[in-house]
Amino acid sequence: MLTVNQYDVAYGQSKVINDMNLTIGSNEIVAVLGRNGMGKTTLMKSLIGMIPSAGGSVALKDTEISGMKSHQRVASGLGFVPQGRMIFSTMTVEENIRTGLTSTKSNSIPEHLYELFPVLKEMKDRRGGNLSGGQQQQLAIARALASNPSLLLLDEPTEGIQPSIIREMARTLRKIRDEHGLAILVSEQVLSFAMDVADRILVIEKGNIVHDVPCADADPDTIARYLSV
Ligand SMILES: Nc1ncnc2c1ncn2[C@@H]1O[C@H](COP(=O)(O)OP(=O)(O)OP(=O)(O)O)[C@@H](O)[C@H]1O
Repeated sequence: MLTVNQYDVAYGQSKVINDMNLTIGSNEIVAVLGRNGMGKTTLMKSLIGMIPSAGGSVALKDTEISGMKSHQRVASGLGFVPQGRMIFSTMTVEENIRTGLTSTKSNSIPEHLYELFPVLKEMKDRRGGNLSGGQQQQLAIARALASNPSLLLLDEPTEGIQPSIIREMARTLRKIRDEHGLAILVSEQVLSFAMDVADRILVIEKGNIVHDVPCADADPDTIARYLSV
C-alpha cells in the first residue's frame, strides 16, 4: 500500500526525517508514536506534499508520489487530517465536507459519510467554527474521506479532545477501516489511543523509526519509556 524508502526531509540544513524506511499494508492501521519535536508532523506533511522531501522515495500502490503536488497525491488516494484539524470556521459543515470533493468527479457528499457521523448531518448548515472540538475532528475526518482515499493520514487527532471522545474516535477509525477497506497512518502521543486503534505501533525518534511492533506484542512500558522525557 505505502512504501517509504530512505526518506529524508529537511528544513534548510536541518534534517528532520533521516533515512526513514516505512511500509503500511492494505487495510492496516499503523500508529507512529513519538515525543514532541521528533518529526511526526514533518513526516505527515511531507507525505501529503506540503513539505518537499530531500531524498528517497514514496510509493502509494506502486505509484511513485514523492514528486507530486498535494492535490495530485489526494487524487492518487491519500487523505489528510491535519494537526489542529484546520476546518474552515466560517464555512458551514456541508461546505467544509464539499472541499474534500474537489479531487473527485462527484458533486454530492456520499451518504455514508453522514451515516458515519450523524451529528454532521444534523449540523450541516452550522458554521464549522461553532462545533465542539470532537465534532470538528469528525468534520475533518469526513472532509478527508470525501475524496475516497485508500490511505488516510491523521496527525495527532486526539490533541485537545476529551478522553471519552478519544475512545469513540478509535472505534470509529476501526469501523472506517473495516467498512471502507482503507489503510490508516496516525501520528500520536497518547499511547492508550494508539493501542486501541492500531494494528502496529512504530516509535519515531529524531526522524527515524526506532521501534516497530504489532500491537498484540507491544509492551506498553517499553513504549512509554520512549515517550517519557
Ligand atoms: N518550519 C520549520 N522550520 C524549521 N524547523 C522546523 C519547522 N517545523 C518543525 N521544525 C523542527 O523539526 C523538528 C520536528 O518537528 P515536528 O513538528 O515534525 O515534530 P512532532 O513530532 O510533530 O512534534 P509535536 O508533537 O510537537 O507536533 C523539531 O525539531 C522542530 O523544531
